[in-house]
Amino acid sequence: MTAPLEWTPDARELADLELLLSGAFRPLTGFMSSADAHSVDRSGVLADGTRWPAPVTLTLPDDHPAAPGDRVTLRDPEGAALAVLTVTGRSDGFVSGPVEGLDAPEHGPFARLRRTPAEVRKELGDGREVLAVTMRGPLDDLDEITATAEELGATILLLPLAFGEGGPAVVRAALKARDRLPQGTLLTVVPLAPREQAVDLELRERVAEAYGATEHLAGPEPVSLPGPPHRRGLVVFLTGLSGSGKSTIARGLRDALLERGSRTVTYLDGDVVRRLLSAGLTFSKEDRDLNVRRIGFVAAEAARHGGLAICAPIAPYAATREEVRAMVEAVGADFLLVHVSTPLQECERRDRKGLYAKARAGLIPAFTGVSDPYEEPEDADLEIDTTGVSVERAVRRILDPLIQGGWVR
Ligand SMILES: Nc1ncnc2c1ncn2[C@@H]1O[C@H](COP(=O)(O)OS(=O)(=O)O)[C@@H](OP(=O)(O)O)[C@H]1O
Ligand SMILES: Nc1ncnc2c1ncn2[C@@H]1O[C@H](COP(=O)(O)OP(=O)(O)O)[C@@H](O)[C@H]1O
Repeated sequence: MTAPLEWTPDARELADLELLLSGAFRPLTGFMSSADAHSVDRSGVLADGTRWPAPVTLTLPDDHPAAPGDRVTLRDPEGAALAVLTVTGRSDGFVSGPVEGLDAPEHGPFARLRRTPAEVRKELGDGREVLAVTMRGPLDDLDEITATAEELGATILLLPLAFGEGGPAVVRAALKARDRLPQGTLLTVVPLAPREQAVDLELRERVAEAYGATEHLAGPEPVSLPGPPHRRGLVVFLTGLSGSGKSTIARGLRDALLERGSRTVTYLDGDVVRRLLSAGLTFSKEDRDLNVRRIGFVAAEAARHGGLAICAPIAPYAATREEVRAMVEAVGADFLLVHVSTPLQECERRDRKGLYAKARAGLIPAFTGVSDPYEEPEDADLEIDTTGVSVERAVRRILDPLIQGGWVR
């Protein structure tokens, strides 16, 4: 018997899945084919001519075995089975097909405030004028909303579009607004991930209609207040060959930061990571990628709460480093990629642990720089070649811009 097929979509895809299942994306009942997605992108209509503003797609890696006719269980990151996708097609990295919801218990902040369009429409009753207000941030003019609703003789329906880190704050703003709007104002949380502006607006309108809106008002765009750099999370990620100086610089930076005392510091030492977090992993491409992702995950968790994390793995693959950057930026933190670019020749001359000699002798297979690849970063924020440079100077090359940029006081 073959293993049951399953997949964990990313946060945006899961948000779309919830809207597909609730009927908020009607007439859509599943993830789009690449033909539909391209057609929507090009001309705002599905391949069959139905108007629809935005692609709603699910990406599946090429090595996932799902094929047309298969049923794939879609799970959330904690493993709860949310839905089953019946595959109708795969192309351009997308998997398409209708989705059926499973009875997964709802959780997450303000889950109790999520209702389906059908439930909301039932509560609103037939033939009523409904002014839906979609919001991604606080509403700045409640009087105007009240006046518009009075003019239309409409019930107000607040639709906080809660997605990602800022989601709960939008719901709190909507609850506050409801207290100051006319009695009978309804509120339901909609997990609609933002799109590019014009598309976002049209999609908001379509979703509002599904909830029974006869008129739609888009709340103001949220003013993004990321907070001052010294309170923002930061990940300093050093990458480079073995012996290039990553750990030495990372430790020097950690010590300098602790001496200044203005920030909490998490140092993910490479050896400690390999001994604990990544114990048992090898140096195959898959295991290196997993190791680097794990490091990125922990660093992003520290940064999510405003911490400063320093990590220093070889991290030889560009795509995996990019994934880590995205993970960190997704929690609202900054990411500084430092390429410790000390050339192989100098690393090999140092050969502190005698590993290069062993690698050359064929005793260590797949050794980075000798018999395994290192993809030079093209997106490094800083580059440091430590050849003939003191450790203090190398540390200052990172510390100075951190101070100048306001990350460190
Ligand atoms: N095959 C092979 N290739 C490269 N490095 C090897 C290998 N085998 C063992 N080592 C030792 O492991 C250290 C690198 O581990 P990392 O976790 O940083 O590597 S990776 O990011 O997962 O590629 C690296 O330590 P550093 O010298 O601190 O970089 C090596 O000492
Ligand atoms: N400017 C410098 N910065 C960092 N390391 C340096 C520098 N100059 C010489 N070194 C030496 O290079 C070696 C780097 O080793 P290490 O920090 O363990 O590298 P990696 O963590 O990249 O494998 C150490 O022996 C260190 O003393």
